[in-house]
Amino acid sequence: MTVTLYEYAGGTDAMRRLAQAHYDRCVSDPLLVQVFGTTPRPEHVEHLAVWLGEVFGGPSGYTDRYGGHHALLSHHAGLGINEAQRVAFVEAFMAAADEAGLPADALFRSRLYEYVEWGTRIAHSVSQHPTVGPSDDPVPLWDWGPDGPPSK
Ligand code: HEM
Repeated sequence: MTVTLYEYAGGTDAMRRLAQAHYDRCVSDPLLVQVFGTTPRPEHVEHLAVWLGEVFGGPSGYTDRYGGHHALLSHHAGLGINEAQRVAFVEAFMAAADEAGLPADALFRSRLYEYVEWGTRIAHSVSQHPTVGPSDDPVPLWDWGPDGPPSK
């Protein structure tokens, strides 16, 4: 069976390291702090780690425990994220991948980058409206894309 992005990254521990390194930047970067505030919300790291794990093919914890895709979208409603903040989020995410020691090969990093570009555009879009409309869409799943996983 093909290894998932989640397994390739290093599983739950890797998702936690990535989420922690990313969130540390969100509450200290001058642009991101405008939306995140300076007072950390401790559960953010665990929720982000669980979300990323599910998206990248790991356990379905965000669907099972935290309300699934609709809940994630709702967390971003009304935030009024601007383009500079969206780009800062992407840059912080990729820098966090380095800090967390995730695999550095080009294919893995390009899939990570494509995901965060795509996901932040959705967050940016829903953040311009006070509420999110009803939806049963599942948590999106992200895989290796047409090239498949790197050969060993
Ligand atoms: C791939 C894109 C993104 C993902 C996967 C993501 C993920 C998350 C998660 C998991 C949460 C916590 C939800 C919960 O408690 O269950 C959250 C909340 C939040 N996100 Fe995002 N997010 C993304 C994009 C953005 C962007 C671009 C911004 C702003 C620049 C942003 C700002 C926030 C804020 C302010 C909160 C609420 C405060 C908090 O939980 O600490 N997010 N996001």
